[in-house]
Amino acid sequence: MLDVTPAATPRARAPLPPAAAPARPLGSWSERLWAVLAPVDAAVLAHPFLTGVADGTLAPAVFTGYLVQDAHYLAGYARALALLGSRAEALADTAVLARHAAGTVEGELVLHAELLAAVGVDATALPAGPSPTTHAYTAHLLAAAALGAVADGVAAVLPCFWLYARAGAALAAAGSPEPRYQRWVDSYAGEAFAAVVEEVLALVDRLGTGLTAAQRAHAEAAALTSARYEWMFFDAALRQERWPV
Ligand SMILES: Cc1ncc(CN)c(N)n1
Repeated sequence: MLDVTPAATPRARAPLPPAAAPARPLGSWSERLWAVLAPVDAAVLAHPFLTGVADGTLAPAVFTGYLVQDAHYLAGYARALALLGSRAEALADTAVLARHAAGTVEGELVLHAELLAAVGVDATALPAGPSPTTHAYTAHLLAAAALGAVADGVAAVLPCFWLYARAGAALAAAGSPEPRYQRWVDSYAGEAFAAVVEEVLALVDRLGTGLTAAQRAHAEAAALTSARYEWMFFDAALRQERWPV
């Protein structure tokens, strides 16, 4: 039978400390992209899912549900990266995108499997399919990677890297009293993930130099859509979103 129990209304908590804007080369495409993404980044950092991670009040079942949805998401995201890598003109860009597709599967998804196993969930037999938001977000990434210009696809995957590195840094500064949440935070807060993001930003700036204003604007819209989905992903996890029928 359909479970229609409403998710608990989150209490208002202190927002994470405001994060400084990232330093990007003057006039670079990533500098322009940041101007597009910054308002959504601020909304993500203020989201009760993340403030609940920071103060440890996030319900464990919500975090587990997030990990299950994220495992579905990461499968689509890794495929979008691999697909984009195959379409990139420069072999150096193919290598970057293929490496991060592999890193998603061999790093992030392995950590998710460990965090899920700690609460008795088998990541090879996930207890729920993709939620509406997970489905919509991965469909957006795969469509951009398969059907858009390569710059559209790269812009679409950028917020997945950039906003998580920002959230990781802000959460690491706050620290979480809950060890399982802290382990998740650590994976996005470290220097290794920061280096991955820098590599992707360098790729973005390389691609940006060859684009017309109209091509940039088109790709920036794809990045903004992904950033909005990042906020919605945390929100869907908090609401324990399910298909209504
Ligand atoms: C929804 C989402 N966006 C981004 C990330 C970081 N790769 C993630 N794990 N999940």
